[in-house]
Amino acid sequence: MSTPAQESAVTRRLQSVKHIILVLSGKGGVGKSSVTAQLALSLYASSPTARVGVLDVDLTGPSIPRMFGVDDQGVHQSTSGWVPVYADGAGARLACMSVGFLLKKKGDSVVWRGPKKNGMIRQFLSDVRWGDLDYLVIDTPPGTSDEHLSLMEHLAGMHERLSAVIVTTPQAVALMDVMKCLSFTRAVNLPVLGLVENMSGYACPCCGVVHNVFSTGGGEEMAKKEEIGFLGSLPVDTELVSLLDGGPTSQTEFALLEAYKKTPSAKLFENIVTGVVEKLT
Ligand SMILES: Nc1ncnc2c1ncn2[C@@H]1O[C@H](COP(=O)(O)OP(=O)(O)OP(=O)(O)O)[C@@H](O)[C@H]1O
Ligand code: SF4
Repeated sequence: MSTPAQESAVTRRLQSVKHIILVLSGKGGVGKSSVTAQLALSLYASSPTARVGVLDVDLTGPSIPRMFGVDDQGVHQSTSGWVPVYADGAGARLACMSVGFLLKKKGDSVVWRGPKKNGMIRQFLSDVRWGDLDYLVIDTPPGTSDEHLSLMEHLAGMHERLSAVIVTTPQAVALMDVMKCLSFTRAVNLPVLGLVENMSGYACPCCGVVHNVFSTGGGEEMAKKEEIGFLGSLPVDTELVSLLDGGPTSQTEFALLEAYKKTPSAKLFENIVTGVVEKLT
C-alpha cells in the first residue's frame, strides 16, 4: 500500500501528462514490447511537437532500451529526480525509462518479490522527470500480475487519462489469453482503445506484400464479439525485427525513426495510431 504522500508525489509528477496508455498482452512473446516501441515512434512522428514517454514496467524482462538502441546508456539522478534517456538525443521529445538502465551489466536479471516491484514502479512514476508529455506509453509484463495491480493502484486518481491497448497474435491460445486481459481491464475499469493483431501474415522482404501463412482475422472477430475496437494487424516483418533487435544506435538524427519509417510495419502502424489518437480525442 502507498502512503498519501507517495500517491501525491505520483500525481504531482504526472500532472502534465495528457494520456497514459498501458500496452497489455495475455501471453508472452506476442510482440507487446515491439508494439509499445512502434506506438511510441508513430505517436512521436505524428506531429513535430509531440512529446512521448515510454515506461518499461516489464521488470524481469526489460527490452525497451534495446529496442530503442539506447541500452548502452544510463539514467542519472538530478536534484529534481531521475533524468530519463532520450531516444531522440538532443530532440528530447522521446523519453525512456526502464529498469534495464539501472542494471550494472546488460543481461543481469531482476529477481524481486511483489513489494520491491511495487516500490520500483512507484519510483518510476514519481521520481522520473517526465516533464510535459502528450503520451506516456507503458510496456507491461505479459498476463496480469503484481506490476499491473501496482500501476492501477498508483494511477488510480488519473482514470480519465488512462487507457489500454491489447496485443495478441492470431493463434487461438493467444486469443484465449486476451480474454483474461479483458476481464482484468473490466475489473479495474480501464478503458480499452482496441486490439492489435501482431504477427498476422508475413511481409515479403523483397516487395513488402503481406502473405497469410496461418489463419488471420481472429483478433478482429474477437474485438467485434467483445465490443472493443480493432486497431489493425501487423505482419511478421523481418526488417522490423532486425531494427528493433539491434538497429541503429545513432541518436543525433534519430536514425531509428528514419529506418523504422522504411519498414512495411510503419505504413500499417500509421492507421493504428490514427485509430488510437481518434479514440483519445
Ligand atoms: N511483427 C513482428 N515481426 C517480426 N518480429 C517481431 C514482430 N513483433 C515482435 N517481433 C519479435 O518477436 C520477439 C518478441 O517480441 P516482443 O519482445 O515485442 O514480445 P513481448 O510480447 O513483449 O515479449 P515478452 O513476453 O518478453 O514481454 C522480438 O524479437 C521481436 O523483435
Ligand atoms: S511477394 Fe513478390 S517479391 Fe515477394 S517473394 Fe513473392 S513474388 Fe517475390
